Amino acid sequence: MTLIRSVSLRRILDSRGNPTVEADVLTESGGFGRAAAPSGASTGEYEAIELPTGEAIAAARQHAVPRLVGEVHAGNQRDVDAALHGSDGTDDFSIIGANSAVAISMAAAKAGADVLGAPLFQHLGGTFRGDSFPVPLGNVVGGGEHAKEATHIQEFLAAPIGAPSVSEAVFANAAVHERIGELLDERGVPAGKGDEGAWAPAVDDATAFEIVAQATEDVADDVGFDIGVGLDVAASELYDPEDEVYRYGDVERTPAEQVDYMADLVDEYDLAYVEDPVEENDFDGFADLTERVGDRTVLCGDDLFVTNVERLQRGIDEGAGNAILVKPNQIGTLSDAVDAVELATRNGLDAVVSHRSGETEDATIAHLAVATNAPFIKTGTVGGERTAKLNELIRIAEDAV
Ligand SMILES: C=C(OP(=O)(O)O)C(=O)O
Ligand SMILES: [Mg+2]
Repeated sequence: MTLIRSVSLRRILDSRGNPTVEADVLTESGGFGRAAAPSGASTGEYEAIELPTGEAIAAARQHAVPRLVGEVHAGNQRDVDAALHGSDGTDDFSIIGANSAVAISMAAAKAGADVLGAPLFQHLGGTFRGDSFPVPLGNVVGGGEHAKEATHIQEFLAAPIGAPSVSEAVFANAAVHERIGELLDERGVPAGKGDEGAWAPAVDDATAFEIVAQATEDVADDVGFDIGVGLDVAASELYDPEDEVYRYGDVERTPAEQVDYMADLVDEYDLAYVEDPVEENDFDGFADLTERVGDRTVLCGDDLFVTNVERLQRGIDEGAGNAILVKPNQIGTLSDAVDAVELATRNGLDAVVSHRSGETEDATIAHLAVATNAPFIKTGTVGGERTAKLNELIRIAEDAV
C-alpha cells in the first residue's frame, strides 16, 4: 500500500534565508508527505555532513531516489532509512548529504502516516502515544553563534516544568519572552533578536541571568506554576583547543574552572537544565559535572553526543550527562534518531528533541517528541518557524491533527 511512487527534491528557503532541501514522497496509493531539512550554526564536530543544497539534491537524485522508488514502502521507516544508508555508504552521509537524507526520511514517514490515516506521532510511536507531552524549553535570550555582540552563553531558556498542560507551557514561554522585552526596555537596553527569535541584547551573561530570573519569576507568579531557567552553553564554541581555555570575551577559564563555574551556576540560579556545559571532546569534564550536580539538574549532551548511539553509549559508560539532545539532521534519519532516544531511555537518560537554529515550517519534531514520549522539546518561543512546532504540539494535545 505504501510503496513509494516518487521522491521529488527541491531547494527552498530556511529561516536564515539560506537554501535547504525539501522532499516530497508520494506512494502508489496516493499517500503524500513533505518535509524539509533544518540547519545548525553551532554544529558539532561529529555531526553527519550537511552538503551544499544543490550538491545534496543532485547526489540524492542519483543515488537514493532509484533505491526508493518502486522498491521501498514509505510505511516501513526502517526500510526507508536502510535504503538511504545503503545509497550513501558512508558513516556520516557525506555522499548524499544528511540534509537530503533527513528530508527524505521525514517525508516518507509523513507519506506512510497519510496512507494509514493516522497522525504522524501515532504512526511513529504507536496507538498508546499522545497522552503525555514534552516540556517545551524556550530560548528567550541568546547570543553565541546565533547573534553577534550578545551574550557569550548561547541560549537562556525558560523551562515551564510545573505547567499543567503543553498549551499553558507554550504560552508561559511566550509571556517570559515578552516580559524580557519589557525589562530590557526599562533598562534602556536595545535588543534585536537572534536566529531563533530570542532577544539578543549586548549585555554580559550575569546581566542576562538577572533579567531571565526576574522574568521567569514574574510570569510564574502570574500563571501560578513553576518556571525554571535553563542554558545551552554551547561550550565548544567558547573553547580554544590550542590554549586549552574557554574564552568569555576577556575572561578565560581552564577546563577545571569551567566545570566549577557550571556547578556554581546550577546552584546559584537553581538551573533546571544545562546543555553542553563543556566542549564536545571532554567526556571527563562532563562526567565530573554530572557527579557533582546531576542529581539536581538535567545535564544534556548536544555537540557531545550528536544524536549518535556510539557517542551516547560512551557517555552512558562514563557517566557523562543525564540527557541527550536529539536532532534528526545530526544523524540523518528518523530511525537513527529514535534509536538514540531509546538507548537513552533504557539507560535512564532524558531525551530532549530539538530544532536547529536554521529552521523551516516543518513540524516533524513535535510529532517525534510525542511519539517517543520525550520529556522535553527545545524549539524556540516565537517566530513562525518555531511556533510551527509549538502550535502542532497544541493541536496534537487537542486531537486536532
Ligand atoms: C539549536 C542549537 O543550535 P544550532 O542549530 O545552531 O546547533 C543548539 O546548539 O542546540
Ligand atoms: Mg546546543
